[in-house]
Amino acid sequence: MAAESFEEDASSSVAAKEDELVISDSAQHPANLICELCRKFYNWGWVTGTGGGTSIRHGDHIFIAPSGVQKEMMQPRDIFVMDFHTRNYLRRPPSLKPSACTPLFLAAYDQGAGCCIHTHSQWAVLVTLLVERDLGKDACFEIECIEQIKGVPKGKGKQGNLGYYDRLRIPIIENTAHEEDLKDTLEGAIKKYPDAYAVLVRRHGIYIWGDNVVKAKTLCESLDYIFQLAVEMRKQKLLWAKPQTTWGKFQAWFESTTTTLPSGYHTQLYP
Ligand SMILES: CSC[C@@H](O)[C@@H](O)C(=O)COP(=O)(O)O
Ligand SMILES: [Zn+2]
Repeated sequence: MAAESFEEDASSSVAAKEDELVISDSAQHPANLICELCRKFYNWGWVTGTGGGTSIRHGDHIFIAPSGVQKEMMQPRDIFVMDFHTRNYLRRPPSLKPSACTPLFLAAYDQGAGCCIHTHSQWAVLVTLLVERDLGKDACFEIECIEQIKGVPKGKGKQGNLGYYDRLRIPIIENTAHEEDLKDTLEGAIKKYPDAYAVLVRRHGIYIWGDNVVKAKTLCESLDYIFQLAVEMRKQKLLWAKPQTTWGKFQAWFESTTTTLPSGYHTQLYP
């Protein structure tokens, strides 16, 4: 066999092997799922104009979408595959670059996530602006007593979801000119809020992760619902949560104890 044709054969068999990482009849294969999810996310306004994206970890393989492409038009062959341990690419589609969100996705996988979703949802962006205007740059988004909060997990290593009376807190970090430069502040926010499965990025969007695809997707839906509601609540001058002053904390504690007190006692003390 001529040397040239041997090299051609070898490189086409490498390409075929790499394709096996993303080509599958199963709708549940990560490469198929990323494309399917991004089509839904586009329809929900989460990955408009090439922004946003989704990544899935399956065993030792991390599946990542390409950069700067219409996320709703992606095909499984466009997907990059990285080894979780070495962080080397096992598959790089020619003439495409991996998503600029990759370092942020990896930060979520270092937390034990199985899926990470990045959206440019307008509700998420608006919430970051309202928090900055009304509570300052260092504040996080806080809300309580909304049924959909029950769709949010309590935190890493904790069983179950938040309850109706629990306060949901989502940290907010400042945007940077380049997506990859968000990594350090995102990791800082995760350290400061170890229960958070999501970090808002001011004037940009949100990163959300979960143990698996279903958990990440349903959390993304719950949070987007809550953000939209929060924006509408603010228009109606409704509070997201009770003020956390010492007095506010005392009142909250007192209210939680009034059921055991004689009727009228509460109103006599605090008319
Ligand atoms: C509209 S461009 C948005 C990008 O700069 C970025 O914020 C983003 O979310 C997507 O990055 P990408 O590299 O295309 O996966
Ligand atoms: Zn983005």
